[in-house]
Amino acid sequence: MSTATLKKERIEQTPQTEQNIVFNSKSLNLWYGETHALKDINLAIPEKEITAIIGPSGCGKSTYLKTLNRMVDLVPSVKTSGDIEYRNRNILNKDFKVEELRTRVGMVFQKPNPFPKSIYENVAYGPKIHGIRSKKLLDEIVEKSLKDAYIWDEVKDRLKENAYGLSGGQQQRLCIARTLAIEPDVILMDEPTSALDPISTLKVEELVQKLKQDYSIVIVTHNMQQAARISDKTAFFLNGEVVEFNETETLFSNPTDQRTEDYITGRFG
Ligand SMILES: Nc1ncnc2c1ncn2[C@@H]1O[C@H](COP(=O)(O)OP(=O)(O)OP(=O)(O)O)[C@@H](O)[C@H]1O
Repeated sequence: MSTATLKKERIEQTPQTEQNIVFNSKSLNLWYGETHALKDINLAIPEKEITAIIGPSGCGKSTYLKTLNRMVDLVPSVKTSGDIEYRNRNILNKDFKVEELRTRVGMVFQKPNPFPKSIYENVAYGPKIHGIRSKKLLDEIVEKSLKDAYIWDEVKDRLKENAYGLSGGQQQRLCIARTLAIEPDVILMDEPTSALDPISTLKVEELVQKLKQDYSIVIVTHNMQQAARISDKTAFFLNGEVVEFNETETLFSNPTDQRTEDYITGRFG
């Protein structure tokens, strides 16, 4: 056997490098009082990809998202079991500092929720809380974040104006800029375009696709076309369970579970 053949064989036998996982949920269960909202969720969210969460109303999509940054802690009746590993550390462990998680995991909500402050202050707020005082550095962060969120050109001459004066679509991109300003590792998005018009929706979708070069993104959406257009992987939730999790293209073109097929073809939900 020639050296070239041996070398080729060795390359072919070399296992592909495993994809890095940011969040790994293992046997995750969540209850709101008596309501069992998440049931035995096993889901690995890959790094620097867009993972879409789809499913009918009340199936646990938002709950799952809010578990990833422990926002569900705010609901007194919540109980969980199982693990969620964030970069190999269990965030459900009581010793895990939630403040640390919040600096690594940003969130964008359904309704744009800028602070009642200037455009500049909305973006500078997070870095200031994290102790950045230098005006020059803050200026740089604000400019970079607004540029990365594709809104700089629209606001650069009105940074001192109140953010409430922006359109809904602009406010949502400002909220994304606010999230980017703290340089998160992961961005969670809960139906970020559902309150926006089609043009703003397209802008946010383009932005999300660009952001995956640098960030890992988990997006909850009711819009299946959106999931199909922008995500790499899709998880279909139903009644608190993950029915199917696969490459988006496969899930939409060749689902393995009848319930997924029924949902994506509009038979329910
Ligand atoms: N704060 C809460 N207290 C009690 N029950 C809750 C709470 N939040 C959600 N639930 C319940 O948990 C289940 C999952 O709700 P969740 O909001 O996660 O679903 P969803 O898939 O995001 O729905 P939608 O698409 O309508 O936003 C539902 O039965 C809901 O009623």
